[in-house]
Amino acid sequence: MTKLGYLGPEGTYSHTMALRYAAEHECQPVCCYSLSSVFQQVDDGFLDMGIVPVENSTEGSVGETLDLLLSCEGIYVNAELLLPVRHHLLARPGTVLAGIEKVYSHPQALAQCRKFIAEHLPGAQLVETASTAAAALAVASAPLNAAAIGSDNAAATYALELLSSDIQSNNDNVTRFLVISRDNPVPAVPAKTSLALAVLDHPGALSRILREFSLRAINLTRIESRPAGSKLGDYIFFIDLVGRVDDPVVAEAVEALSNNTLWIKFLGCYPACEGMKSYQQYQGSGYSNIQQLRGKIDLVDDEILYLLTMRQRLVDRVADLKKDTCEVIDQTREAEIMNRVKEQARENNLNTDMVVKIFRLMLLESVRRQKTLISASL
Ligand SMILES: C=C(O[C@@H]1C=C(C(=O)O)C=C[C@H]1O)C(=O)O
Repeated sequence: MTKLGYLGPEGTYSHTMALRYAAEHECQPVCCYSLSSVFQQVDDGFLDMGIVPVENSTEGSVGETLDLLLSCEGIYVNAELLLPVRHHLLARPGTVLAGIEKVYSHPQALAQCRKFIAEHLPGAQLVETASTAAAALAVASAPLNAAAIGSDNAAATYALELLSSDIQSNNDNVTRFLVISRDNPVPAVPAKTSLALAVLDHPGALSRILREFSLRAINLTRIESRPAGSKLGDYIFFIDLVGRVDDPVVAEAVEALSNNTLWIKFLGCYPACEGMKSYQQYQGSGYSNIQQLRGKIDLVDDEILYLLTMRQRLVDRVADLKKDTCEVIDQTREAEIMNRVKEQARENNLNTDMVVKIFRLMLLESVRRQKTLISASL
């Protein structure tokens, strides 16, 4: 039978997720004692798959999972799963709320139940444990003044009672899990693709990367930075996008990223989970019909207009600096600009006459605008 590793001990939310997944996919959950052990055992072939938490809607990313996805070669994301997090106050039968002096749990669970603790257990000592299951295990053999915060699965595993149910501050609290394995069959649409990349260290590099996606109407569902682990200020970006890796538009965007990246790592292509917002918005991309193409032309036009606005703002600031001299036209600078754009037009196979006309018009307008601004300020 297919073996599915999860972060134990039994009774963790990862265990709950693994049980749900196993029930639908006929596989056997296997308890592992660290996230790196889940990855290692999948890599070694001892496990066929692993189920690992990657982010929580309240607390953010699980950095260790991201680091392992990056460092393990040949392991890919094959599915994403969402688990609504329901925290309960667990205690041995006979415990009463008023008698609780210690509350055990994982730091994230303690943080997610801050309001309940402040209201109902203000004097209790908070004891951090490695997992919510470890907290339940500790409470199972503790005196009747202790309680744990964890799942109903942990309560069942360690014969504890639910003293209070649904004690999380935020009822929309959801954890996203990834299923990892050694192969990555491209799924049927709708799908998502995950990448990690290192951005080149020059101004505008990240914005150019994001532009490659926006120009092609590719929806990014997540972008997350992690320290590269080398020097302070070096970051790796994790990007999830809506689209299949073999979609020509996605492939073209990824190809275009190489001008602004040191390296790109493909982390997996997997079915988009139905609970994710982006799923409903996925229209399919492509260049195959006139509507799709015109939609993309509209996006490029928006970008041109945005850039014209940015240019005009800069020209206005130059006008400010020219107030004293009143010399608006700078022929040398204009010649430099024209030479540069003519060269780039040639490199990009654009009609140089057209580019020259557009830029002449722009420079003419800059000068007119600057003159108006300067005379208005006098
Ligand atoms: C903006 C300036 O003023 C004028 C307008 C220019 C432009 O639009 O790029 C360039 C040179 C000047 O003739 C400038 O001096 O830089």
